[in-house]
Amino acid sequence: MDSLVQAIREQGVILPGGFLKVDGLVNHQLLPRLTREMGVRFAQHFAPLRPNKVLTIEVSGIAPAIAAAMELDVPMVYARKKKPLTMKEPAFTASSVSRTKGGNVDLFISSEFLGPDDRVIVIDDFLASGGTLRALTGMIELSGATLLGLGCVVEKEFEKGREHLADLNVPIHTLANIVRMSEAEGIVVVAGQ
Ligand SMILES: O=P(O)(O)OC[C@H]1O[C@H](OP(=O)(O)OP(=O)(O)O)[C@H](O)[C@@H]1O
Ligand SMILES: O=c1[nH]c(=O)c2nc[nH]c2[nH]1
Repeated sequence: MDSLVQAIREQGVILPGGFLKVDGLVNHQLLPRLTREMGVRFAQHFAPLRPNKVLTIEVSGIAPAIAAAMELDVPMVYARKKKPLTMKEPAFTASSVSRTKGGNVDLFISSEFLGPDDRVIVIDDFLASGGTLRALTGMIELSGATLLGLGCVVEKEFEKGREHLADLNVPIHTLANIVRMSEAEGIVVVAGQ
């Protein structure tokens, strides 16, 4: 997605520890036109698989996921990181590591909104190690739903998440790919795959 690649080149900041800051377009401020285009791109890619649900995780996955769900005209469900008292039991749970805040987080999805009739694509903001997507796909498996594909806005190829998730045997589609980044070279970013 050329507009996203361009925005990352203009606004991306390399942080210590191999982190990329894109708060101005993905993780704090959101740009409606850019976000809408993300949704269109995901929808174009995954529509042939006929998903009936988009799944993501709060908080930064919600914007690209709802953009994709609007294009596909299907519901979007987000895994919650704290179980609210409104959540109907049984709930599917998994544990993942918050990359930007540190520590383990428990994830919850109610069986009210995910079950055997669902054909699901998962959308998130970052694909790094793949740990978060692994946790989400574990919950899809628990629910009996069918996983059709995975989509992320930014892939950090050098963290090898795509390889770590290869055993799932589903298409992985990303919109921008960070090949590498360093103070010397800057952010080497190309269109996703
Ligand atoms: O592929 P991984 O190594 O799992 O990294 C990707 C995950 O890391 C971030 O989550 P985080 O909880 O840090 O941030 P958020 O609350 O902004 O979604 C990001 O939103 C992805 O969900
Ligand atoms: O804002 C972010 N920048 C990153 O580099 C990253 N990796 C995983 N999750 C991330 N979030």
